[in-house]
Amino acid sequence: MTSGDRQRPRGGAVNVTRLAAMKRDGEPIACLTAYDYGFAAACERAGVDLLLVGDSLGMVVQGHETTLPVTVEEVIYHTRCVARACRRSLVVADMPFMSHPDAESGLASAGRLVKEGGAQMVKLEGGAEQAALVSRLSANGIPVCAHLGLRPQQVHKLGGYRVQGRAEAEAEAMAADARALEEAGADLLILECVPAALARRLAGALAIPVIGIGAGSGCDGQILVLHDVLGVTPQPPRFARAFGREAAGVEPALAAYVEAVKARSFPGEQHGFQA
Ligand SMILES: Nc1nc(=O)c2c([nH]1)NC[C@@H]1CN(c3ccc(C(=O)N[C@@H](CCC(=O)O)C(=O)O)cc3)CN21
Ligand SMILES: CC(C)C(=O)C(=O)O
Ligand SMILES: [Mg+2]
Repeated sequence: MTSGDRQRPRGGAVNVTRLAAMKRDGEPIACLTAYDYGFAAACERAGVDLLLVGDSLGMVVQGHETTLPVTVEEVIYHTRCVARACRRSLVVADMPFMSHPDAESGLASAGRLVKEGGAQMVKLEGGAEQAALVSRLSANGIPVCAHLGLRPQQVHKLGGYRVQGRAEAEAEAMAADARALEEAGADLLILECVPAALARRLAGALAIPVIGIGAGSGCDGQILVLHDVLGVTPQPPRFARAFGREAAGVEPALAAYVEAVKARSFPGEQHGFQA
């Protein structure tokens, strides 16, 4: 039930203040997903700033075709495993599909991810319609990472995993959603699979850091799925780079990813989408 000393803030650790300072100072924020203790520890040693216990675990760990079957209980379990490895990296837990059909149930689910999992922030997919939940979480001391663009929990509504925000009206709606989420108290925003120019514009317009995945080089940081970086995903998304196929081992691969993000040499043109 408890996650022990994981709840205590530590000097030098990444937190929301540090993330805001990194945006202000122009230091790219290097993020990865993690699902277990061993790989989280390797990511931590490689200098990854933020570890997301993504509901992508349904696909890369459990072998499902979508993220939809993942439960709060499962995210708690993986978050506890990851949190035990983290001293410096910020631990973020994904709110799974149907864990927040309304603000009250969302607050309860997020509270469990923090209290039982040891998460320091929760992430949730969605736009302005989630603003009420975001402000409830904020008011209760739970930092929030919002998630716009491709939202894998909408896969059945979208009819597949594809680029979002190419049409002018879609781009404007995304910008309005981003503003609403920031105003509601979101501390961070992930943009997934959006044209590079739109992501660059949003990162410039928002006060909070914007982390991209398939969103070009104009974001304040980058995130990828760990398995894609290690090169163990048979058919990874085009925006991923398999550092593990270029490096001699797991630790050099993770270090190369962090170095490439910090040097802004990843993502390249070939890892992004144009309008
Ligand atoms: N291994 C893995 N990596 C991910 O990044 C990831 C997951 N799983 N599971 C959850 C979601 C699903 N994601 C995906 C999956 C596939 C594409 C994909 O195939 N995209 C096409 C572009 C399609 C288009 O042009 O509109 C591509 O070529 O990459 C994108 C995001 C991102 N997330
Ligand atoms: C790809 C990231 C952003 C995610 O939501 C996940 O891993 O579940
Ligand atoms: Mg997710």
